[in-house]
Amino acid sequence: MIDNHQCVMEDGGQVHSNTLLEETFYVTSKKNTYYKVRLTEKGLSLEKDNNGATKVETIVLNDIIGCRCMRSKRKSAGSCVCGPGTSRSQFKLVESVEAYQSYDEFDTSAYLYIYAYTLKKARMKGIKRRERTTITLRFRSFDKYEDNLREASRWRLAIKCLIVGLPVPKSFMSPSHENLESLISACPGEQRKILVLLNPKSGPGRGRETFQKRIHPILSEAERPYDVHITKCPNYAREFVRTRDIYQWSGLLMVGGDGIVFEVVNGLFQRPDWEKALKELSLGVIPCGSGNGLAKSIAYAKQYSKISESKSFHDAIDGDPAIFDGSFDSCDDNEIISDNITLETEAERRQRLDSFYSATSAKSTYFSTGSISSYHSIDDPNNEDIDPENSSQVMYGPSSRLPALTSEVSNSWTQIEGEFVMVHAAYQSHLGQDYFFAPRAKLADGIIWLMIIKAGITRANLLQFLLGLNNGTHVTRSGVDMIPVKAFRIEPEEGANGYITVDGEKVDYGPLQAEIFPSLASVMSP
Ligand SMILES: Nc1ncnc2c1ncn2[C@@H]1O[C@H](COP(=O)(O)OP(=O)(O)OP(=O)(O)O)[C@@H](O)[C@H]1O
Repeated sequence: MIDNHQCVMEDGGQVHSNTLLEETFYVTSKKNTYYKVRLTEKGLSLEKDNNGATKVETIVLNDIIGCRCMRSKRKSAGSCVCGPGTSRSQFKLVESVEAYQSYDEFDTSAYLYIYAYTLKKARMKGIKRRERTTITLRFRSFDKYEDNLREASRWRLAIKCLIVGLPVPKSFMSPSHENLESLISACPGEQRKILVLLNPKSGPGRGRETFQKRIHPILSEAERPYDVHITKCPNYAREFVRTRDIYQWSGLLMVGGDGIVFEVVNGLFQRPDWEKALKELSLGVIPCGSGNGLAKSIAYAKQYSKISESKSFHDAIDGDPAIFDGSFDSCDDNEIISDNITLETEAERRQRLDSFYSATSAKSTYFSTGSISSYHSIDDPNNEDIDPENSSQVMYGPSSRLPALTSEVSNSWTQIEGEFVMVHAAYQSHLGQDYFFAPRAKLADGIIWLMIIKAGITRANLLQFLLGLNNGTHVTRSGVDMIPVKAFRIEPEEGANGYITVDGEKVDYGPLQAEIFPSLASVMSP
């Protein structure tokens, strides 16, 4: 059954636009029930007619990621090939353009799978999530598979054109269009691959597995090819994006924690063409690290409940698809099939992010509490030319507006002198999934939050501070100050002892300054 909640637009409205394609599909298990399916420039409209009562469901174009033509698969040797009466659970499909050897010669239908991830308001207030919806249209009006495939391919071509923002070629849309080959080969799409940089050591070290099991299926539904490069050691990703012709890829997906994002952004800043690179290369992060503060901050800013792709994609992979009920065989007309799998994840959305990094040190970028782990290099013969040890330290990127570290700051700066237990700077709301560092931080607000704990704080308050880190109440503790700044400088007194870490990595104890560059890059995150 189609769950009507799965496809209704938030405003409950219909897709109002010129109809490009229209077809009627029948539900064989239900007498007097059929769907009028329309494709318009805005999306897909499914008008259900049940004994005269109509109901319209719509899937907006922005939620559709791809579609594929399939053919039913031959049963394995020994099993009975029964045409009529084949149960849905036995039903298998193969790609229409491949595996010609294994198709079911008794079923000449062409199946169009349309994949969509629709944003849903969850029952709990303020929480949104994406759900995977698959609409399957069965084309079976013709006796020959090729004719049915031609019909399915016209729909596929039109959907793919709309997804990539190209006009749908009118000549192809005519039912009398005969040339199947030209229809199939005309399907547009981004020719360039996506670059995937995967840190196998991030967090619990399950980046490869997560990518293969959860991300690959989605990229495959969207028919987006990709190149995966496994990082071999620290600074590998940084050196990779600094030295490669990155324009051969259409986007860059970082699979790991905040550290890999830090490396990539800094690697881009080390390119003379950094502005072009940031503009042209879409960046995305698949949170697989231990903290994943950036992804959590984006999710929080968009008021999503959680970022856990492991839970969400798990549901998609292991979920029990609720297939549209009905027999496949007793109807000679086209048929609509829908199976919906609930996916508790969010859209990939490009979010504008600030960036701040030390104006003086090529190593320093932002501050977070990432953990230090021990790492091993992984051999990849294709990337022998990457040498993080001998990387260039020349930093292009945006020009600093700060005075040199050796000069005095102007009088307009506020100076706080004294003994400090801790000074922590970050521009993200979260530094880990359960570390709500700066509750008032917003994406791209151009603010660094300085958390200052001066010496003299009581032990009780310090304990309360630590206990409140996961829900943000730490900022209300007496002795804890949260100061919004555009830039800061830390100057340890001569002879004083202390530690300075950047993203959890210890750096030299000495003067350090940083500033924020608002809205410098965009990144997508689930
Ligand atoms: N193959 C590798 N071996 C060792 N270290 C690596 C390798 N690839 C990348 N690194 C380093 O691992 C560091 C940490 O990675 P990352 O941030 O992805 O994971 P994490 O620390 O678990 O997550 P988070 O930063 O969100 O807490 C990166 O700064 C990077 O320099």
